[in-house]
Amino acid sequence: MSFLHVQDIHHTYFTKASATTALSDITFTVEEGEFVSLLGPSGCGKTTLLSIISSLLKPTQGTVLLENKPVSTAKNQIGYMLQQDYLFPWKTIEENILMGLKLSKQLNEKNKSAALNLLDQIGLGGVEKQLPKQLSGGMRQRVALVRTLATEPKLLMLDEPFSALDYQTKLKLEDLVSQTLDEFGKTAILVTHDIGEAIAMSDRVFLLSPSPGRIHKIFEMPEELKKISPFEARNHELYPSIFQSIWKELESLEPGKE
Ligand SMILES: Nc1ncnc2c1ncn2[C@@H]1O[C@H](COP(=O)(O)OP(=O)(O)OP(=O)(O)O)[C@@H](O)[C@H]1O
Repeated sequence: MSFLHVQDIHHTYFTKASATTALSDITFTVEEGEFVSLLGPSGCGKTTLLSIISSLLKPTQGTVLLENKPVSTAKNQIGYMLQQDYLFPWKTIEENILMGLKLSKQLNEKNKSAALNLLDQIGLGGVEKQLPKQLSGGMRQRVALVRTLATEPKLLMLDEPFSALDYQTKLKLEDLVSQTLDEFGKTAILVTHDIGEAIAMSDRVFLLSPSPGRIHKIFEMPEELKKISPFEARNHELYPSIFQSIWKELESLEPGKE
């Protein structure tokens, strides 16, 4: 049995005026330690799918199993990194990274020191007593990563976590997140609009087609790219041709092109 099993998901949003089928026929599995990206045109249902996988939204039809159990029973095993860092502005960095542990009543000396060690490891040792406003956007996203990993989630949902950052910071953070998730053997699902980011960070890229969202194609990344950092992957000789084939498929999904 796979680590994550998404089975026959359909989802329709009902409003008083209309019904919008956002997703149809979505079935796939993800193995433990795998990094998967969801890519596709705006409105194809990426966020809806992420919300269903994390059990924030109940699908109209279908099931999501995490380690063979309904994901609704495993909500506290899912961590998030979002476009905004959502750090509490009045709390220090240390209080912010320990917040999840504190709220779930899991805070102890061991996981506190592990969280502070990780902060140090990713180059932020010494900022513990500072407030988020004293840090740059990239530093705050690194703090958000530590806060997410502190609760030791089994599955990480990354919803465009780099899209608000400047290009250089984004590339550096992609490397850091990738290296940290590898080190901890974490499974992750990334929503992104950036084809390059999807190629560079993922083991597999799922391309979704719109109206309703379906899995149009799955691109398995070559072993050569999986073994290296996202930055190195962007400079690898195989990268341009993979980019071209995903780009071509994306173009074919535009309205009027079949
Ligand atoms: N709460 C809602 N009520 C009604 N329709 C919704 C709701 N949320 C999303 N939709 C519709 O469902 C479809 C999928 O939306 P979703 O936000 O999941 O797509 P997306 O791929 O994440 O989009 P983007 O790339 O623009 O963020 C769209 O047609 C959207 O208008």
